[in-house]
Amino acid sequence: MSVLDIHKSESMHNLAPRDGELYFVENFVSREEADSIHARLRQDLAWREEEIVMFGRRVKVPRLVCWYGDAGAVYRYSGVDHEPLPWTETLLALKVRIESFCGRQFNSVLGNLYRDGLDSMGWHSDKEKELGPNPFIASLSFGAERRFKLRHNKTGEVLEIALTHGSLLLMGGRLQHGWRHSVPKAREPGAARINLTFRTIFPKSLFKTSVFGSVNTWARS
Ligand SMILES: O=C(O)CCC(=O)C(=O)O
Ligand SMILES: [Fe+2]
Repeated sequence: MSVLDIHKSESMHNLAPRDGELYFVENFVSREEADSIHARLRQDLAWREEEIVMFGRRVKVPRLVCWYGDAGAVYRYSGVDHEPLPWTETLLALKVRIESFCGRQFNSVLGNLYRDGLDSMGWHSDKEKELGPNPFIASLSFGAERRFKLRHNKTGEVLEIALTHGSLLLMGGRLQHGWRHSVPKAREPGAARINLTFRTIFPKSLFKTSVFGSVNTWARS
């Protein structure tokens, strides 16, 4: 049985050939609405630069980030607990809409703003303990189309999906265990892109690692 509820699973095709579930809904949000949501998210969200320590050096993460959610959906990063910012009206409306589509619930969202084609996300999987044993993640994209790549940990198979304006990608089951994913730099500088990954964070009392903990990334250059 699919990670999605039954009536959806009949019409949606799992794109992962093994180890997990991957669904893509191209026009989850219509183009016109996606234009206005993109502008609002860009303007309203508290986008910030983040630094990580890599090989003993502080480097800027090559994108801007923000973290929103229910109070208590805390992630631990650089030895500090980070409380999410409270839901904005736009984020909450998107959360509810995705929840009713998938029949799953989320308590937080990680925002990534790729300012241009030089911004990227390195190979990683989202399998931190706070996300539970088989994380279910809904990823909504706005703005410039970017390539999303997945690579199987054992077979090396590579999948590539064009994440278009207004599209929704769902990752579930064992996907985070079997595969890594990345958003490589674009071939052309291009325009900005916003990605929202809706997640469920389980109580911090049970877990100690970070939601960003395994995100292997490279510096902006
Ligand atoms: O920008 C994307 O599409 C991917 C984001 C992602 O993998 C993440 O936030 O963990
Ligand atoms: Fe990810």
